[in-house]
Amino acid sequence: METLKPSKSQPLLHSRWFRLYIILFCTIIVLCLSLQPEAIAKLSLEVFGDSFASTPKGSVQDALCDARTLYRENQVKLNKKLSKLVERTFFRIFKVDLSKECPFWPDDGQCALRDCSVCACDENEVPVLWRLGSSQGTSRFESSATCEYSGGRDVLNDVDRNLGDTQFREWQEDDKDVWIIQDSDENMIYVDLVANPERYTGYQGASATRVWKAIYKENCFLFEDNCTDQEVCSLQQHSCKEQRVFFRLISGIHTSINMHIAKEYLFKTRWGPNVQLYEERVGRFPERVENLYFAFAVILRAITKGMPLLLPEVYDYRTGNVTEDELTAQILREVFSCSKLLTPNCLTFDERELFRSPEGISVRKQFQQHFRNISAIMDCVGCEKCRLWGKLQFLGVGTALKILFDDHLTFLQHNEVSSLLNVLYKLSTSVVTIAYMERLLVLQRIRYWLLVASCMMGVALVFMLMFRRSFWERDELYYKAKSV
Ligand SMILES: Cc1cc2nc3c(=O)[nH]c(=O)nc-3n(C[C@H](O)[C@H](O)[C@H](O)COP(=O)(O)OP(=O)(O)OC[C@H]3O[C@@H](n4cnc5c(N)ncnc54)[C@H](O)[C@@H]3O)c2cc1C
Repeated sequence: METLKPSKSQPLLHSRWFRLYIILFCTIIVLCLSLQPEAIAKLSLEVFGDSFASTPKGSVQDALCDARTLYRENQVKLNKKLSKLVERTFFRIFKVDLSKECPFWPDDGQCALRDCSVCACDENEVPVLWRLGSSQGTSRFESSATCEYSGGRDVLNDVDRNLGDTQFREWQEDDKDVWIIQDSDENMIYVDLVANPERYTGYQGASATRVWKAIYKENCFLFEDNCTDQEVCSLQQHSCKEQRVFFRLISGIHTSINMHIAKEYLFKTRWGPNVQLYEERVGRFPERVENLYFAFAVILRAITKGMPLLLPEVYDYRTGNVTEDELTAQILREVFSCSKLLTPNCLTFDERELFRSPEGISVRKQFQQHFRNISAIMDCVGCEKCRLWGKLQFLGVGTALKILFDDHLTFLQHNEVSSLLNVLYKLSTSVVTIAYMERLLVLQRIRYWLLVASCMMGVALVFMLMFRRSFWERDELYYKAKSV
């Protein structure tokens, strides 16, 4: 019979290293189970908002400001104020025609989710002043539709009917400077933007690709001698500032749309951030992030320039509810004064640098024509909700261009003002969301490596236990030897 020699070494279970190993193993498992990347990322954004790992380095090309300043001012001040503003009735209820036929090809859009459809407002949800003011009440109301969002409905219904009439001038197609093709009143519906958030809808595939392709194709400019005498369509080859600006604006909006999809993605039954989608569509492309910052800088500049027209003392923001209207005016004042980005001496983009060359007039016309085409392409988006947000955002950018390049501008329509501030909020949110996603990415990687480490330690522990017999026997002999 085999006899084991009494051991003088310390038993395994009592060894300091083994105990440390077990403690470490348990800690890692607890960390893995309790780590909530989403909550921690949100918290870290609040606490360490000034971390710039995800902002482009240095200045934003073609803009006049650096990404750090844009990020900081936006994250700390602007975004929160804007989030309050877009919940006000004036900015929340948007009038749009979602039934127009695509003028370029037969509508082939197929959207996978119920979430593609838009919930139109009930008639009593629309401020009475707007109903009275809209071309003899020709706008359609879809009384059968029920909006999920109920917060604030009382405010909508609580209408002061004594404020008189309101006037929203119609956009004339034959206006000299038309940057965007507006919907006509006939089939327009009122939509509650808060009840129809921009998020993942499942719209993708051939239809979506075709629309984006068509949009980018509008990026082709015909230059005479200054740049090149050929049509320039290549996305990489933007020798002229005007063309770069055009491309960057579209790309910035495209990035923002993708950021909203990534931020609110549907995983089977749960909505949440999709970090992988963010990485694949935005995170791996620093130039797309920079274009987002660029579009943000342009819209900021347009609002600063158009401020004399947009101030609540000047523009008619009335909806018919005095309390609501006062609140809107107050939040607007806060938005306009909360950040140096919206002060006249902060030039985030200089529009005077565009269209200065001898062929400036021709390039300006092309710029305008291309943008009008893009607004028409929006009617080819085969998912109602994507169409709604596409229309709104390109109308916002079109309004910004109108403000920047029309020095005799005296009036803006309700939808133009609403889309301008809404697109600013969209871009501002996307800038914050990038920082959030970057943190989430780091935390998810940490969790992944913790998981790998715990698996490896678990395997090692199993090996140890497989040889437990010799361990136990060794320990037993140790105690025996000690007692003797
Ligand atoms: C106006 C519009 C609004 C939409 N709104 C929504 C929505 O609210 N919810 C939703 O789920 N889907 C929406 N979609 C669909 C969504 O944009 C994508 O098309 C879809 O998710 C498929 O994505 P994809 O990976 O094929 O690439 P896409 O985003 O379709 O991009 C097509 C190609 O463009 C290039 N590209 C991508 N991003 C950029 C960029 N920032 N700059 C330059 N080039 C770029 C890439 O080469 C890519 O292959 C919308 C589409 C359009 C046209």
